[in-house]
Amino acid sequence: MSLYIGVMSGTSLDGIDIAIVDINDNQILLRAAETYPFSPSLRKDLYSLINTGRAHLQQLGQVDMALGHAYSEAILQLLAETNIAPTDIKAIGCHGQTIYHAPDAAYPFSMQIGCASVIAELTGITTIADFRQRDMVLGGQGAPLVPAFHQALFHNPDEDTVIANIGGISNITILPADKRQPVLGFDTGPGNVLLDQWYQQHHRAMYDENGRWARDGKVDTELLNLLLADPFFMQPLPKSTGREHFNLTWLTNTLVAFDKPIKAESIQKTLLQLTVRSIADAVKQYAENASSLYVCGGGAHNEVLMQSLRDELTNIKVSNTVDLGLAPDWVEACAFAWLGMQTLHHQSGNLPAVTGASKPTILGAIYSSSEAS
Ligand SMILES: Nc1ncnc2c1ncn2[C@@H]1O[C@H](COP(=O)(O)OP(=O)(O)OP(=O)(O)O)[C@@H](O)[C@H]1O
Ligand SMILES: CC(=O)N[C@H]1[C@@H]2OC[C@@H](O2)[C@@H](O)[C@@H]1O[C@H](C)C(=O)O
Repeated sequence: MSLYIGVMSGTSLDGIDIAIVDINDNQILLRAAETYPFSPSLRKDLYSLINTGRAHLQQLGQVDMALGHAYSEAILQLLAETNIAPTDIKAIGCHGQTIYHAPDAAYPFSMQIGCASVIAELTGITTIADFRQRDMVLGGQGAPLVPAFHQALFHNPDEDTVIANIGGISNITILPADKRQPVLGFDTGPGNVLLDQWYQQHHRAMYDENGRWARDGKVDTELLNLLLADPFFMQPLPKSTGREHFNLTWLTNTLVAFDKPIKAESIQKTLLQLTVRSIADAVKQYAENASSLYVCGGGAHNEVLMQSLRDELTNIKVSNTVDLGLAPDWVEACAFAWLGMQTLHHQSGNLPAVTGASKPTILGAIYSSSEAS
């Protein structure tokens, strides 16, 4: 038995995903998984950090620690509920919360918070965190990192396979059947982030369940083309993005430039189509031989979005990662359990062909659980 824990809180800011997995020879068995919502005050603090990109240093320090505590509580709760002892866990791979991702800065950096010292101390489990920076020091984007995990688990020698994660931001991984061909992976642009933000402007709920509101709207092709004219969509690989770029301000500026009357639900439908088109266009451009696309992340639950994706990609079978043996909600948390394991075993976790780094490297820092002698 090789039990690891993966912790993911992503760009949607919907909560903390925890997965307890048994990993053996690139086989992964999901033992337990749960999403723990952020407390309203922590959520508010994270939103404020992310949306403004500004903070007093004292506030940043406090939120970093508070999130470390929230992660620890969630981990300990899931362990208690499943009757698994912390001593049975080899390590925790914790992604942290991205509060700023700047691959194009003079000194590129990606900042994830959620203090790993707190997690290692409170759980007594060795914790690996800060996964992105080593890749960036080597000239990489530091993202996406899940493609190495997708390759280890989902490679199919009989067909080119595409995995699309539709979280807050969307990213795809292209796994050629021929293992001598490089794996490709990159962010395609917004996933649910704009859909959620626009929805929240008009409703009291966090997201448009099953795309019901979007279904009432109509895609406005002119607005869609304006949204698709953003240079990110044309940018060559490697590329990654985040809420620093695709956010409510970006949407508002585009709507001001559009300057035509349009129903709110039609904006929602057009944003949904933006997510669909940016993924479908990327698949057509970079994975012309692929026969299957498996979706993971919360977008897999949006029926309208999934149907639109099928309508755009008529030559490809579009389903979700349940068909590969892993439910869409847990793929990222499992990936960070796997990436933590890689680091613990002194194995690399980045794919230079994906991130653009000059070489593979061991990712992250290890916060050991061992008692001082
Ligand atoms: N039933 C549903 N109908 C429509 N949308 C849904 C549904 N369930 C989840 N979602 C969407 O999925 C989002 C959460 O997705 P997920 O947990 O994959 O994001 P994340 O991990 O935060 O993002 P990222 O992968 O960018 O880090 C929600 O904010 C919501 O927009
Ligand atoms: C900087 C950052 O947090 N990037 C996330 C984000 O969410 C989706 C997409 O953008 C992806 O590039 C990445 O997450 C996944 C887990 C990754 O690194 O593969």
